[in-house]
Amino acid sequence: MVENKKLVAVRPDPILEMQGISFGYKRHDLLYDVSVTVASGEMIGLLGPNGSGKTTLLRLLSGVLQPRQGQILLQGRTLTQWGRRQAAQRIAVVPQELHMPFAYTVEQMVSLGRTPFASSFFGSRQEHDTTIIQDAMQAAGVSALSERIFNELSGGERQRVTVAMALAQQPGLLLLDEPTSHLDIKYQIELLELVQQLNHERGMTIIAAMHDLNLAARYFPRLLLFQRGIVADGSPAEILEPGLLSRVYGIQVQVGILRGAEHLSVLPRHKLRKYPGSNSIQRQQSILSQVVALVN
Ligand SMILES: Nc1ncnc2c1ncn2[C@@H]1O[C@H](COP(=O)(O)OP(=O)(O)OP(=O)(O)O)[C@@H](O)[C@H]1O
Repeated sequence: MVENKKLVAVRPDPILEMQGISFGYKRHDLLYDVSVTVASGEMIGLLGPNGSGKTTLLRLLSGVLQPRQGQILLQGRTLTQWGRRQAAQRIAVVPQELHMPFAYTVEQMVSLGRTPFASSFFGSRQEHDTTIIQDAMQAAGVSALSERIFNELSGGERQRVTVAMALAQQPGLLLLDEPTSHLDIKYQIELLELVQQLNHERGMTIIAAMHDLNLAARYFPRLLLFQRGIVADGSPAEILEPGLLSRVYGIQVQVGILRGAEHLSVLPRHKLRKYPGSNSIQRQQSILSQVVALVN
């Protein structure tokens, strides 16, 4: 007999478990008793004001920093239990800035992404590695720059090379620290579409610190909001709530869905009241007039 059971979406095993982690650089805790479980294949945006601890959390997740209390499990084992090399085969990090003291070309930089898989430190590159490196450069849109010196590139070009390096690592978990900060609007969209594609097609788990609330709403189904630890964890509709954003960022915002859009947009309200009539304000007002279906 077939039971008439309600279908329940199966949650895959967690890739990452933060269990009661606390951390501070000095005496005071910056993060206190943070517990978050990340299922394999999730795409999560970390939001919060400057200095709220987003980069610090990413550093804890990648093992650069150790929690003062609690533990972080990657597929059920701590990073120490995995060991550096095994952990690096599973986690890749795209930092805000990457300083390279040598005159490496872009291709040499991206090749560094294969280091955790080399049979020895000076291990020769296999054909298989070359294909992965070429694919990573193509996916990040930096193939045309392959012979250029990394340090001579623009901030946006360097950011995309850093993404290519991470892709060459073929990680299960990709951590990105403000990946769009140096990119123009076209490359912001291209990069986030690429990350979304890696998430959808390869099942890569993504955690990214984001400042742009509108891009976060558009690309990340789950958001964690920080202010001295995590204050909210939920969908964009739950997190991008005017009262909550005003409390955390200290600014009044209007949240709504622009005509024809499928995601929420967040617009600051503050200066509209202060300086009526200026051109930039008139522009903002005309944008606001397009906001329909206001949430609040
Ligand atoms: N190495 C360090 N030593 C001491 N304090 C630090 C160190 N790194 C960061 N901090 C402090 O910890 C706090 C959190 O910094 P963090 O970089 O994690 O914040 P964030 O949310 O990523 O900020 P932003 O949005 O500005 O990048 C800040 O007050 C910062 O000054």
